[in-house]
Amino acid sequence: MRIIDAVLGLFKPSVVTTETKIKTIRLETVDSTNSFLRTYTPAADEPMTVAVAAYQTAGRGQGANTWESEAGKNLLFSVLVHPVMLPVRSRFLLSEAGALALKEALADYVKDDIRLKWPNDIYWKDRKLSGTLIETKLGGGHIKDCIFGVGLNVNQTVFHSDAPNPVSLCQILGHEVDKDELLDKIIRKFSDFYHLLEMGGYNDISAMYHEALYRRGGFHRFRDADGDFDGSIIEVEDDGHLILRDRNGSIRSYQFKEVEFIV
Ligand SMILES: Nc1ncnc2c1ncn2[C@@H]1O[C@H](COP(=O)(O)OP(=O)(O)OP(=O)(O)O)[C@@H](O)[C@H]1O
Ligand SMILES: O=C(O)CCCC[C@@H]1SC[C@@H]2NC(=O)N[C@@H]21
Repeated sequence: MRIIDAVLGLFKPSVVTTETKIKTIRLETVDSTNSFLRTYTPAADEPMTVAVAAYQTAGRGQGANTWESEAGKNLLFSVLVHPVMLPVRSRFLLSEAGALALKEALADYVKDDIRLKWPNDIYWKDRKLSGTLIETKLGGGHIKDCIFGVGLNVNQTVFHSDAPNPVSLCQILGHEVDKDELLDKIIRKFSDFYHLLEMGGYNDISAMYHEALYRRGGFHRFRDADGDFDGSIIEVEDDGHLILRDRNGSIRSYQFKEVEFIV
């Protein structure tokens, strides 16, 4: 039994909604699936919208990064949800839930070595299998919209950008993978974890995320604005801060992009 099934089973069956109405929009070519959903207006009874593209002309990564993906080879998709129930200060839980959904779906393909690299990359060993770009829109003190955009390397076997350590499922497994089947599994897991979030399972999600963290336990090399240092991960706070302890015992707290893992 998967962890998410066990955790959902702890909640009363009456509050576990099994089916979410999910609209899927399939696009051949688009600038970016995240940008597409930013201007999309969902129907009133559409809690979750998925936009998936075969090719992006301007796929966006974290910050100024771009995302490399050969046409038709990989999964490029974004999920739009409206998590008004989640306190704004805890919004990183969405990121954790999405990363866990990816990890659980990938477990059907790769048995070991899939970890979640803070904040939300998926790593296989020391290589990057997937990157996520999350964009949220606040309104009236709530998270009105959250776009969870995923680039997952599936069947690409040669990478041409300056990406330092890409890897695809095909490279790991030695054979191609059916992208539609994989997307279906991911969206189902995403929906499960989203329900857990709706039910207030914050501690469970946080615990599962910490358990799955890349470089969890022990000292590892990091780099911040002051240089390289050895650090040990203490925790990731619900607002997304990464808390490290250095060899002197000092606690260091970082927002996205303020610290880098030396891989
Ligand atoms: N298909 C791909 N697979 C893996 N990495 C890719 C791919 N396409 C682009 N990259 C790029 O690889 C680079 C490294 O990714 P990473 O997220 O580690 O960024 P970073 O800004 O160097 O550091 P950080 O770890 O702090 O986020 C980024 O520029 C990322 O956009
Ligand atoms: O830099 C990263 O690691 C994040 C990469 C996110 C790429 C995905 S591809 C689908 C979605 N649309 C985009 O433009 N970006 C995300």
